[in-house]
This record gives sequence, C-alpha cells and structure tokens, in this order.
Amino acid sequence: MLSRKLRLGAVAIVLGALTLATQVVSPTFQEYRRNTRSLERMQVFHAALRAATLVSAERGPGNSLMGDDNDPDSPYLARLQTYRESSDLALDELGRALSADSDAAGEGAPEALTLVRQRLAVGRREVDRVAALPRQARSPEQIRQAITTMFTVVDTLVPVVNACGARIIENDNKLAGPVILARLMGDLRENAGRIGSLLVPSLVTGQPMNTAQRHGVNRLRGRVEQLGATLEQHAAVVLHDDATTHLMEQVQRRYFGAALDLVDEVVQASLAGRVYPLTAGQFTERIVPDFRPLETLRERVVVLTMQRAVAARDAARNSMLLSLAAVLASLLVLVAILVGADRLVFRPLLRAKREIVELAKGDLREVPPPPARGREVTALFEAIGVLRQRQREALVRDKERQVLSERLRRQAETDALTGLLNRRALEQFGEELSHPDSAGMAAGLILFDIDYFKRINDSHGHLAGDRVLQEVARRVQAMIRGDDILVRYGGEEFAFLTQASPGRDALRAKAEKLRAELQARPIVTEDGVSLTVTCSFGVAEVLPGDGAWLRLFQAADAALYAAKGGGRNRVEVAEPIE
Ligand SMILES: Nc1nc2c(ncn2[C@@H]2O[C@H](COP(=O)(O)OP(=O)(O)OP(=O)(O)O)[C@@H](O)[C@H]2O)c(=O)[nH]1
Repeated sequence: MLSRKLRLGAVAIVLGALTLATQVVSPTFQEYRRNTRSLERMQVFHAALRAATLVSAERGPGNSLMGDDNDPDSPYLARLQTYRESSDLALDELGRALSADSDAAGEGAPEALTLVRQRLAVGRREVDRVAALPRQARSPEQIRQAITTMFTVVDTLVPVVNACGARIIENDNKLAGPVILARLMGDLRENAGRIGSLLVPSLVTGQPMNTAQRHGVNRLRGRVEQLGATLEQHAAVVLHDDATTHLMEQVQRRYFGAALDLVDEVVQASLAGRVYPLTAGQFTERIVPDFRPLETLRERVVVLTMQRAVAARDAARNSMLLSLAAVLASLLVLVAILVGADRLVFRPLLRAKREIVELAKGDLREVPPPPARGREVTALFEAIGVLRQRQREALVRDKERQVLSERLRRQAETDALTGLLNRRALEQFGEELSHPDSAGMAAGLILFDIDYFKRINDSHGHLAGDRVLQEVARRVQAMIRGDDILVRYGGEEFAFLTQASPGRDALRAKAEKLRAELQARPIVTEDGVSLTVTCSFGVAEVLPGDGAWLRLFQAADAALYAAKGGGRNRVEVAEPIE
C-alpha cells in the first residue's frame, strides 16, 4: 500500500516536472519555428521581388528594340533575348518556391503565376510584332499598346509579391519594416521604368507627347516623389549602417537626380516642340543604369533581413537546445533522486517494517542480509538483527523455564519412593471428575492397602518396608494400560483410577487380578528375606459430576474397609452409587 502511494507520488512529481519543462522549452521552440518560417518566407519573397524586377527590366531592351531599325544584327535583339531568359529563370525559381510553400499554394499564388506567364507571352508577342514592322510603319499607338501589355504583366505579378510580403509580416510583425521598404523600392523602380516607357513612343516616332502621355508622366512623377519621401524615412529606421547610407546617397544622386533629370529633359523637349536629344535606345541605355543603386539597396535590405532571420533562428535553436539540455539534466537528476530515495530509503524502510511485523508475530527465522546501503539503513537492520537475536534468546529461556516448571510440577505430584503419582495428583483428577460440567463415561476406582504392613516394618525394618512398597508399586504399574493411573495416596495405600470404567464386574476382575499377582510371588528384601505380601481391595464406580469424587472415594474406601474387616487379601465392590 505504502509503496504504491510512493510510486504514485513519484509519477506525479515526474509528470509535474515534465509539464514545467514543456513550459520552459515551448517558448524557445515557438521562437525557433517562427524564425525558420520567416526565413523560408523571406526566400520566397526574395524570389518574387527578383522576378518582378527582371520582368520589369525586360521592358528596357524591348523598348529599345521597338525604337531601333529593323536590323537582325541589332544589339538590342540579343540583349532582349538575355533579359527574357533571365526573367523566365526568375519566374521558374519563384514557381518552385511558391509550390514548396503550402500557405502560398493555399492562397492561389501558383495560379496567379500561371496568369503572369500567359500575359508575359502575350506582351512579348506584341513587342516582337511591333519590332518586326519597318520602323516608319510603327505607330505610337502600336508601341504604347505593346508597352501597356508588358505593364499588365507586372501588374499581375505585384499582388503575388505583396502576398509573399504579407505572409512574412503575418508570421513576424517585426519584419514589417524591411518588407515594406523592399516593396517601396520595387514600386519606385517600376514607376520610374513606366515613366520611361511612356516616353518611348514619342522618342521612337519623334512626335511630341499627347495630353494623355503628359498626364501619365506627371502622375507617375508625383507618385515617385511621394514614394521617395517615404523611402527616406523608412530606410533610416530599418537600416542605419554606412553601406546603406552610401547606397541611399547614390539613389538620391542617380535615381532621383540623373534619371529623373533625363525624363524632365525629354518632357521639356516635347513641350517645346524641339527635336528629341536622343533615341529610344539611347534613352534606355542612359536611364536604366541609374535605377541600379535602387535595386542594389533593395537587394541589400532583403539579404540583410534574411541574414538577421538566420541569426535569430540559430540563436533560438541554441536557446532551445540549451533549455532542452537543462530540462533533460534536471529530469535526470530528479529521476535519479527518486530512484535513489526508493532504493536507499523507501525500500529498506518497507523491508524493515516487514521484518519488524514478522518479529512481532513471532517469526524468528533467519533472513538473508539486506543489500549494502547507507550507514543509517545498515544500523537499522543491525538493530533489527539484535532484536531478533534477543527474541530468540528470550524464547529459549521461556522454553527452559517451561521445562523446569513442568519438572517441578511433576515432582510435586510424584511420590519420591515409588515414582508413582501422589495424593495431590489424585486430588486433581478428583476435582476434574467433580466439576459440575463434567460428563461422559463412569469413572472406576480401586483402592488397595498392604495387609499387616506394620509387621513388615517392625520385623524386618523400615528399609525392607520401603522395598515392599516399591515392588508393589512396580508390579501394579506394570499391569496398568492406557489412560489408567496408579497413585500412592498414603503410607501403604494405593489407588488405581480408570476414567473410562469397564463396569463394576470388570473392575472387580481387575482388582482380583492385581491381588493374585501381588500374592503370587514373594518380595525379596535387600537382606535376602523373602516376604509374601497380600493386599485388600475396595472397588467403586461413579458417573462424573458435582461431588462425584467424594462419593466415589468414600464408596471405594468403605469397600476396602469391608475387605479388611472381611479378613483381608480380598476384593469388595461397593454398591452402585446414586
Ligand atoms: N517402611 C515404611 N513404612 C511406612 C511408610 N509409611 C507408613 N509406614 C508404616 O505403615 C504402617 C501402617 O500400619 P497400619 O496402618 O497399622 O496398618 P497395617 O499394619 O498394614 O494393618 P492393616 O492395614 O490393618 O492390615 C505404619 O507402621 C507406618 O509406620 C513408609 O513410607 N515406609
């Protein structure tokens, strides 16, 4: 019972410790998982940004080609091919990243990407169709149409990029800053590219911009300035190292400076009706490089954020492993303490309890020694051993005392001369017979007395008398059977008592047999005198019960008296007792 309680207690302690351990490890594990997910989502976001940039950049050589002569050796043709391959590769990579991300797949990103590819194919066909026409045959409308179709490709891709960014923020809102910054720079790159693309039809045809084009350029300029102001604020908050500051300066100088100045120059020429200072191809060649610092800065933002995510993930993993190791070590120590307490304290105590209970029950058998334990437990079992030894000694003493008192009791009930039971023993039997609750068969009593014994003493001496008494006792004792007892209850008086009387006739026959046996052979004294001894017998029988003994004894005694009176050496049987 106790050991079951102990075991239950130990299980409760271990379960409690496990619960606490889970509380300790769980936050670090969550942190590790969040950082791992952030990193995975940053990689997808990175691939999406890259694809958007490359699809956007593909417009540059496309525009240049549409503004160039229809020359199969045109350098723009080869460049467009290279750009298209790059954006195809980036889209393939994004496709793989999106299908590996189950959340993105759930939000329909792969389907959106398929639409991007379809629209890209349409846009490319449009560009190729315009570029295949002789230069003079290309109308501004056709060129605008081809460029607008390419715009829709990016417009279709932007929601995919935004969704990738949103998934990062949803997982860890601390990453909102860099994600917004990266998207901001993507927007800036796209809007500036679009301004250039709006100018291309005019540059190709040499015609001034129409009102819609001018409005479009103004709108995009305004948006670029707005985004520029936001970028400045955000960049300072998110990244504030020297390299970023340097890149921001370059962005200011080249993107917001040189690139937008070139746009303004073309716009001014168009408004003044002047000849454009450069062709569409030259325009693209000059403006695109000034977008680079913006792209480099964005790449830096993404890469640095990913590096931080890697560092945070590794730190969380280390912290988790450390917590796990500490928790495991604590659990091990706890289990060791419980096992130790069980083996060194509880089990020995339970065994000691068992041994003491056995001792109390009187089981003094030797038990194998307990396995070696601590000092206290060893002392406890030594004490139990001492207790057991003392109990054993006490038991031995008890037995000796019992034997002794039995011997004394026998001695008290034994006649020293003949070795027969004495009067005291006879009285005890008498008491039992007289007990009011006694019941059962009738008891028989034969009292007998040596005839003229005084004469033997007087004639041959007291020793000869003793010898006669001993021989009479020996001979009658030899004729005793079963539970019958023989008592010397007076000097030369003997009593034969049977607790299961065979009946008065049988008692008489028994007395006759004794009488004949005693008379038959003379008794030889130590002096060599041969003496023939006779005895007189009084026989009686009584049923057990209150006062039975007295009645029995008196009846047998009266019969004996009658036998003496009747001439001795004879048997007299008393009348049945009522
Ligand atoms: N040697 C010896 N004599 C004893 C012992 N005890 C009693 N006596 C003697 O036994 C004798 C008994 O004598 P009585 O009572 O007169 O009886 P009796 O001589 O046998 O005569 P009846 O019984 O009438 O035949 C006495 O002399 C006692 O001294 C004993 O232990 N040893």
